Amino acid sequence: MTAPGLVVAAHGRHFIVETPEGTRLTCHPRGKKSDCVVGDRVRWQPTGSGGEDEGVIQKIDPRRNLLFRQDEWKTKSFAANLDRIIVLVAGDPMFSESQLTRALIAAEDAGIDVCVVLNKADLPQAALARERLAPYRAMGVEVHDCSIKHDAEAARALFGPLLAGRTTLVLGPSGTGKSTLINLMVPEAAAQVGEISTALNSGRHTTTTTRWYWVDRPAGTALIDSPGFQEFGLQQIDVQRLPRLMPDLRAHIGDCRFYNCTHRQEPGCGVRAAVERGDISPSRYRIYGELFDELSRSSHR
Ligand SMILES: Nc1nc2c(ncn2[C@@H]2O[C@H](COP(=O)(O)OP(=O)(O)OP(=O)(O)O)[C@@H](O)[C@H]2O)c(=O)[nH]1
Ligand SMILES: [Zn+2]
Repeated sequence: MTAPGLVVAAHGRHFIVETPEGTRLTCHPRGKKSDCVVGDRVRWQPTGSGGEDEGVIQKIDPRRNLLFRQDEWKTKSFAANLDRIIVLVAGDPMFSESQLTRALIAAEDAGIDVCVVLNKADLPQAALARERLAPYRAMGVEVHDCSIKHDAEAARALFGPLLAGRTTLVLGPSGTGKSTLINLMVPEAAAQVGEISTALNSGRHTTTTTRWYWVDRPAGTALIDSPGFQEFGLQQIDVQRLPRLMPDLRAHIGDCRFYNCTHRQEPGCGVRAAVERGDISPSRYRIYGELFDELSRSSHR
């Protein structure tokens, strides 16, 4: 007999599974493979010897979606069964447009709703960050502003409805305010972290583990915090599909003379014409070129 559960933390081959009653236990995957991720709905069984608080994951329920990144050597999953991704950025440290673009492409490819929140709006550097986000707003990405630390009330008013009733993954570079956000929105955040760290025996709280936090368990509101934003490989994406995963480029690919235009040097390219007119930002086109090279290199290996 197996019981249902939700994976709320993953650390190597150790997982924490939460039962529908809210009890948490450490589980290990059956066999050698450990392909469970946070957000997975699983079927588990108590281990014979380990007592009540240990189990074996027998089966993973089919996933609605999976956000992952892939470099040349390995695939790393962020989380599964997401309703939304929030990319949290700031002007200090200034976010990288390349990382932001990679996150948006991965979300688009996985079919997951995504929005961008600019934190630390109180800092003078926010002005430049806002300017760098203008092309993203223009292409239809939802972009919000906040100051989680200095205007907690407004931040609560923003994140409350954004998160309500959903499973949201928060991604963002280090130092942007992810922990500050969790402390704002998650009741007893420290306790939830401590409980998980003890169970996983991982000691430190930061950056090594993906964690699920209940913002409001009865309402089904949850936040997932995940490391790994820095090295966002997109090797899973076929280079031909790349322009279609970038909404500002996608809007112009119908204007290209050649159906298989790469939008790099072909004559009669609608994308390049849009760049020249200023309808596509130069930085987005530059990032497209960099990703194009990166993904073409790998497919010729
Ligand atoms: N000025 C300003 N500082 C903020 C704001 N929100 C968070 N900070 C500060 O930014 C720093 C980093 O915040 P964290 O919440 O630790 O950032 P993080 O994204 O969790 O960083 P990692 O743990 O390294 O991934 C802290 O010193 C916060 O106090 C804000 O709205 N404005
Ligand atoms: Zn073209």
